[in-house]
Amino acid sequence: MVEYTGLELRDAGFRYPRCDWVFRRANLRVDGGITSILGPNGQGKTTLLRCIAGLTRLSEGTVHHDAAIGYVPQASASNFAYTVFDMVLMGRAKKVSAFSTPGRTDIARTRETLERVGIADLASRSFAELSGGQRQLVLIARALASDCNFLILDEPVSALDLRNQARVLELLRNLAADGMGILLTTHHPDHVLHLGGRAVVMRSVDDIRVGAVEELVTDAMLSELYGIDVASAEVDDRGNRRTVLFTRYDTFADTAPAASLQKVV
Ligand SMILES: Nc1ncnc2c1ncn2[C@@H]1O[C@H](COP(=O)(O)OP(=O)(O)OP(=O)(O)O)[C@@H](O)[C@H]1O
Repeated sequence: MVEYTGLELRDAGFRYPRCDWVFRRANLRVDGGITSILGPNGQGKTTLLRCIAGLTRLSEGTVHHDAAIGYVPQASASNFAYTVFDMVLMGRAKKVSAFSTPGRTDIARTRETLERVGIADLASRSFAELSGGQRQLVLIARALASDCNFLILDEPVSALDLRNQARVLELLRNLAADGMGILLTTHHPDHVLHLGGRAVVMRSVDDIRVGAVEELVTDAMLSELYGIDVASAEVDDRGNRRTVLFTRYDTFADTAPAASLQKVV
């Protein structure tokens, strides 16, 4: 995999025309490994991600990177009549010159990527006829087929069932272990704890914090960020220590972090 030195945002800000700032004075550096972005609905995670990926232009400040980015949007309904195989093959577009057809390497890489993501059995299905979760997996495969060295994913597990969530989290961990940079947004703090690495926490327009997951993603921070009690507990998971999160769904803002939640495991 080709080396890259990282992604860097300096004094970055973005606002949609005639709207308030989504974020301002954002300074962050992502060197490699896994970085997860947390923040409430509408805080600007997708906008920040798109600015970093170069799909949306910052209103102020700069973004620098020397990585080959593969961007995975949130899966949405689609009328594309392409097969899954062709959708993933499209990830090779940058590798195929304008007047030639995909070669053997492109076909082989597409097959290999479908296998790696675990969707080889969907290859001949129409993308438009897939479920949201299946489409999400195809979009991940399409980005991987581009031979990127940095994956940027917008809520990659939001449409997936528990097993497929685990499959994607494992895939991301394996890719990171192979040297791929991973930056994702998520509404699952427990996944962030599982993935480890670094976290970006979008608290307000000009309060974006960056740090190691174990230092930044605490019960108090999560309770404050989402305005609902969140408490973690260490459990013994077949001989390994694992952190699990509890949310008290009937408790909203203005409460202290849930010190009163009892560990029952
Ligand atoms: N095209 C647009 N024009 C104007 N405002 C927009 C546009 N797209 C998004 N916004 C606003 O920008 C803010 C950030 O949106 P964004 O989608 O980045 O948030 P998010 O954190 O990804 O949200 P979610 O978790 O709900 O997906 C929101 O207030 C949203 O209403």
